[in-house]
Amino acid sequence: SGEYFLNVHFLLEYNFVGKTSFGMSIFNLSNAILGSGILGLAYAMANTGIILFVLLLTSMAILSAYSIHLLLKSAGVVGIRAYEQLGNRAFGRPGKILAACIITLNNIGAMSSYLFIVKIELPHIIQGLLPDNSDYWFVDGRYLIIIISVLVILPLALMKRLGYLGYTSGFSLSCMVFFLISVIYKKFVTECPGEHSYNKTVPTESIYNSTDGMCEAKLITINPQTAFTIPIIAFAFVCHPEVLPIYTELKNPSKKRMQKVANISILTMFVMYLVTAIFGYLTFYGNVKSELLEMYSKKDTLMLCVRLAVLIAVTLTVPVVLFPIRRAVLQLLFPDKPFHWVRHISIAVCLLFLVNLLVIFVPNIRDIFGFIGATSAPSLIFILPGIFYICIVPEEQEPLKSRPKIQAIAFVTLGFIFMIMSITFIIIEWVTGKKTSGGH
Ligand SMILES: NC(=O)CC[C@H](N)C(=O)O
Repeated sequence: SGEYFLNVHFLLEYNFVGKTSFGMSIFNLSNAILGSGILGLAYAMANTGIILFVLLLTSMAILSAYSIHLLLKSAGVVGIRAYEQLGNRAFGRPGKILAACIITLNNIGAMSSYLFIVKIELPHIIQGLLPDNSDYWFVDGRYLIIIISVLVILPLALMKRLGYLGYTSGFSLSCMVFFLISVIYKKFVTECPGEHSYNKTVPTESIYNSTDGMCEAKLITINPQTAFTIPIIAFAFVCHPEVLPIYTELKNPSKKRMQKVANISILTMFVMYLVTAIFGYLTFYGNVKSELLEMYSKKDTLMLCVRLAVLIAVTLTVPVVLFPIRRAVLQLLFPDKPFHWVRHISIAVCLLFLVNLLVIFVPNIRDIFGFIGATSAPSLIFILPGIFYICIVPEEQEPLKSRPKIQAIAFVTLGFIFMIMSITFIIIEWVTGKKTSGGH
């Protein structure tokens, strides 16, 4: 009867006519791509050098567009409108559960990275507004995220539908443009922080970071932190669970039209990412931290506004990212049960509690980017779309030995290589990095 229910559901949904224009869909998808990932890109560039970074960013953008092609083609065969349903179509219930779990993991990671920005930046904002530099309890980020979670995020997460979603996406996109312009401007008025501390003894973070050369642009460089580059870039391009819903909403939908939406969005974000990374890197060079905003002066009014803008955008995005997790959890634990407020509320409370706990104990946003970028991002971008494509497009249409399928197999393999490589390197970096920094 579950299957029958699903079919009726599908038939009803087939009458659904998308109403979103081409331009608006580009806007929505760009918003799905753009997030906290942009703050880590300058750090990634500092640890690869300009040339290697540009190569990696370009490759990831192209592969990300190809992945959307695979998703659209699989969805086109049967008219599917959600990532999890593709899993269901390919492998039945286990496939659906797998997809739901990976999306849950990914979105918990995204939520953590957003709250992490609040933890780091809100104290700076408050301190910027205070006349003195004293350490009040309310400039402690750990307390602040709990307060923000309870007072702002939880009420929004309790709404039945996120009606304000359309407004915030416009707002967060404009915040990021403001951020981008400020990063470019700051490059020309900021001196590299290492420039005057040459003679002081600066405690170096690792044996590879010598103070000299900290203020020059490197074209290619490799160090232990290079391990985080591919995960950070992959994290920044994740938008794949959003692609099919946006496709369903598109006016006059066709695969070609949606691919165009995807290509334009990815290209735009690619340019934004590249400009942020280059100008952020050329401001602070080797000193840049994994959260770019942290580098800027704490007493500067322009940067105070940028911080505030990014902070509001990020805070309003947390409930948006929470909704798909709750949907996945509800589908896994309580399938076929009707809406109930107790479930709706308790899942949100538990998720927020978990994410707060995570963010309080994680020392560095790099570790969130790294972990999510090494596990769920390659799964969502490479492995699942490739496998779904191979399973869903029938053998009669495209035999396993045809070119598109072989390409898809290669794509999945690449995803596994990225995943295993990133996980290994990151574990090595975590273990040895702890050792060299005295294990705190
Ligand atoms: N893992 C994600 O969902 C990442 C979302 C988005 N690409 C970002 O940069 O924040």
